[in-house]
Amino acid sequence: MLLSFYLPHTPYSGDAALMERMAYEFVEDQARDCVAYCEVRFSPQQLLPSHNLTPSEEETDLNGSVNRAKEMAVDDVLDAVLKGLARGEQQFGTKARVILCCVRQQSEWSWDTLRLCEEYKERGVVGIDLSGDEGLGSESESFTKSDVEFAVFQAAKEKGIHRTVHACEEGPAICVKKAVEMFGAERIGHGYRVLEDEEIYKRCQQENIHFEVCPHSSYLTGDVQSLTTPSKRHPILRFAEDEVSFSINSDDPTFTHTRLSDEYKLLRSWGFTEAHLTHANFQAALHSFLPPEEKKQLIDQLQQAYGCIHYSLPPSSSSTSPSVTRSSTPPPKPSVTFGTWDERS
Ligand SMILES: O=c1[nH]cnc2c1ncn2[C@@H]1O[C@H](CO)[C@@H](O)[C@H]1O
Repeated sequence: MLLSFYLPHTPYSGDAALMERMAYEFVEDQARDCVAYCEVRFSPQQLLPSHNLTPSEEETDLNGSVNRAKEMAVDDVLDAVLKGLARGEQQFGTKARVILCCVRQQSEWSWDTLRLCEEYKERGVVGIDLSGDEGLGSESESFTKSDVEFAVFQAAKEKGIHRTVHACEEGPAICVKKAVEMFGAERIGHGYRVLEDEEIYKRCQQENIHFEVCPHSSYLTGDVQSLTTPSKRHPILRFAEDEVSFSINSDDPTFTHTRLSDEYKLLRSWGFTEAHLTHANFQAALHSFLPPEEKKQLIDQLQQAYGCIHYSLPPSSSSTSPSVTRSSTPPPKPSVTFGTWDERS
């Protein structure tokens, strides 16, 4: 239900009409896949033509040639995407909101990304993300304290902007600890390697941290073991067994070539039941970055669609706290103990 999709880059840079259409058709695709609500994430700066100019194009520009595309501002990118998503929602009924990505290797964009989150809140920007290569320095706890992103995420928290951080996709478990403790992450993008540190994993469970799992993507990037490695289990199986809060996402569909239904198919082949998928969808909704009233509507919509399940938000649910409770009638409990990748695939 909740998808952390990424808008693809370069081919659209500089062309507002194409970006609008791409966003619109993205919603159409989600509606066809019966998605009720999705959160789209991307870095608007990466869609700027200046970010995507080839050296020869830059030269042309320096020589004084008119490059209309280069005149586009980051606000124009966001405006085009938001218009397309809104038109798609109106046409197809799938609600789409935006998370804006800071990119670890592009710190110079991060403050402006925060500005956009604030300024476009009313038009559907619901959160901020930290993406990019976890790489260098991820082992050291002091490293990120000097990062621009650290200050940006502190400010985001103070301003009540929802926060998610890519961590433990490839980096060690300490990355999740840093994401939660230092960056105030409410959700973790991927998070697979958190399982390497039981203490950190337990903390995440206690603090009701939500994991945005992207099954196909994790396999394609090689960040989890290949399907043919004996005795290896995808972390999502452990998350499911432990009833950790997680959602099922497709990551970048231009890269994975998957829709949500393809992700479901893969998970079913590993032993996921309808109860597991349902559970994940309710968790996705409960941890969505929608304002409380809209979140309640989404949960009501899911309850209607699924029939008999009763989830409720805690009475004190605030825009910055993702904590959740379930009402006295819980959903069917997933009760499968999963096997290895090999047994299931
Ligand atoms: O799974 C991921 N892990 C880390 N970074 C990612 C992932 N998917 C996309 N991006 C990065 O997020 C930015 C905005 O889309 C891009 O820089 C992209 O490379």
